[in-house]
Amino acid sequence: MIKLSHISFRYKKRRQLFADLNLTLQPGFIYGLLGKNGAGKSSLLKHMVGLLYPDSGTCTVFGFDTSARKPAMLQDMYLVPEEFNLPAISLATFVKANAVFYSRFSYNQLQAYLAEFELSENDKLSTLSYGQKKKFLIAFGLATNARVLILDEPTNGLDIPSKSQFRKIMAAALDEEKIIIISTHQVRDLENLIDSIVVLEQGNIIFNQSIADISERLAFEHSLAGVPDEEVLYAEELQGRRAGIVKNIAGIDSRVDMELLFNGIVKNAPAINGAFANLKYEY
Ligand SMILES: Nc1ncnc2c1ncn2[C@@H]1O[C@H](COP(=O)(O)OP(=O)(O)OP(=O)(O)O)[C@@H](O)[C@H]1O
Repeated sequence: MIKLSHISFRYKKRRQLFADLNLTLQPGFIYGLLGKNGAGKSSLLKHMVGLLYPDSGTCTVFGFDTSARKPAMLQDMYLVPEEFNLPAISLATFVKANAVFYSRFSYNQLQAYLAEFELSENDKLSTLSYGQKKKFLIAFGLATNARVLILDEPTNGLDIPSKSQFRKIMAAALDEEKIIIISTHQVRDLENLIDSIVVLEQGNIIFNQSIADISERLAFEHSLAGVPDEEVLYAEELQGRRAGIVKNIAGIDSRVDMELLFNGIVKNAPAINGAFANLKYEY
């Protein structure tokens, strides 16, 4: 379990980013962390891996205080950052130098992921494209078998076939011990992959619900023609039509439209959250 309790944090000479932030993430789930530019997603992820320390409050991962960065904790987490610098060495040399830090590292799995992403261990990291480097880090991260896998903008730079491979690989990699967190702007890339959505806005968690509850509570309509205004929680113009989010009164699970949902939350979180009013959640 990842538990952030009463986290407050500010970068030097900047205004407060997090103020009394609370969040609990459970094993067995893939979480989508969404938010506009500068909302605080990367900073939150860095707290989870001990690369930033809270000014007050605590962040624990499977009981370890992340700011202590104990080896026993670090071997059980892997972060694929949004930006990275990789040395001018072959994939094989990188693996040899880094796999030793992860007690459950699997070379067989790595080979399979590299084959899936059409990468060769003999390639030099410096000669790979940004997207290929990203795929290598995702493959390496998965092969660590760390219980906490955090991916910051993983689909950035991936072509369309690689994005669907990514979704397939991530879904297959999840087990009941793992917590996978994917932060992205490309909300459509998370469709049919994530179990839960957390939305950050100016350092505050403004939405935190499971996909199962969302599809039970909300319906995503591509035309709101004939829908009474009082039933509409959020509306926008889409290709000349009024599309939007309504309360799911019919009770039939609806397909979650991630883009509409994200837009609705950012524009009017209280209205969207109102549909979950009698559900109890621990943030
Ligand atoms: N090293 C830093 N020093 C000072 N301020 C920072 C630093 N890193 C981030 N910030 C500020 O903290 C806020 C949150 O940034 P963060 O990178 O966490 O957001 P984000 O949601 O990941 O953004 P993006 O989607 O654009 O990557 C922003 O206002 C940013 O300017």
